[in-house]
Amino acid sequence: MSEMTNLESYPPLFRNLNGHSHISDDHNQTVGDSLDSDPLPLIDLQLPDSDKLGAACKNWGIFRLVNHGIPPTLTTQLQDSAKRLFSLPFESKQALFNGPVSYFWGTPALTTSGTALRGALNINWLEGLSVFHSQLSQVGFQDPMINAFRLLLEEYGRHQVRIAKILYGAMSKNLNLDSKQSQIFSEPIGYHRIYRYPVSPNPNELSGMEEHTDSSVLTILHQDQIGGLEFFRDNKWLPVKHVPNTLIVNIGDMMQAASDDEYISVKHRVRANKDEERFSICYFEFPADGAVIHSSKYRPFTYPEFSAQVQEDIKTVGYKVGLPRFKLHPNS
Ligand SMILES: O=C(O)CCC(=O)C(=O)O
Ligand SMILES: [Fe+2]
Repeated sequence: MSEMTNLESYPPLFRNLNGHSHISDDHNQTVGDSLDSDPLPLIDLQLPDSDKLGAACKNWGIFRLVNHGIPPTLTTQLQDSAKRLFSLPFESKQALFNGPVSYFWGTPALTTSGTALRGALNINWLEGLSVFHSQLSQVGFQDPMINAFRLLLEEYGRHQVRIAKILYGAMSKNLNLDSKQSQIFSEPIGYHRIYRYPVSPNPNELSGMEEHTDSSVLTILHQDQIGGLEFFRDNKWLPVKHVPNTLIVNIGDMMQAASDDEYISVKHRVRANKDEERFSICYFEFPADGAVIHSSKYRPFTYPEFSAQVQEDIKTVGYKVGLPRFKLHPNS
């Protein structure tokens, strides 16, 4: 473990690094950890080819994006700025981030007010800062360190909006979406989550973040050199490598439904690291509140309805059931 670990900044539950696991071992080993080649399909944002993009979304549900146009210095500055905020004492983070930018730990599932939802089965080995993209321009922070973070995230977010628009154009061409189905792309709601995955005590620890699909239309993420993101394909967990200056895009549940299950909302998870903290910067696009998701496979629903069902299931069943709750023919 790094001697630099600043335990005071960790949530109390994460401070005991003496090697006991609170989560039962997962027997699903990751394959290909030693593979040099990166198996993910590559999509070039400067030459978006809708057929190639469509094939990646149908067969994989996840791809690597190159030539995305985000200056590497912006990403580095944003990550450094987030690192400084995460290294503040735990109690300060709780006190400072209770407005539009909120601090959470232990679970990525949030209530509608932005606080961490308790009641999920597992504790995930993570801390996060989250904020809606549209709110970034409306808040000013007294603290220069937080304000610098806000400005960097706002600029980074403008790039994410640009990237998502280009991808949507290519996807709707590939899927031949009609105007009803395309509603999910109009005025999407952007949401940022920046994570720190603290050093974990258990070398076999899998649950930095437990396996899940995203509820978004799509998700764009940057992971640092620690790696750890994994996705499920052909009954195997495969690692997503860190490749500098590239982004990872995955399809979310809303897109899977709108595409009549042609695109895959890919299952993924994050492996915690026993030696070093891991950072990731994630951007999610959700349909506008009033947008109805039309699909031949699911009954019409809105994102708020979906999200309310997910929250209910996490509280009562202990996990997200997701799209199957909305299926027209449950066994199909
Ligand atoms: O941290 C990551 O790389 C992935 C996070 C993630 O899957 C999520 O927030 O839904
Ligand atoms: Fe995710």
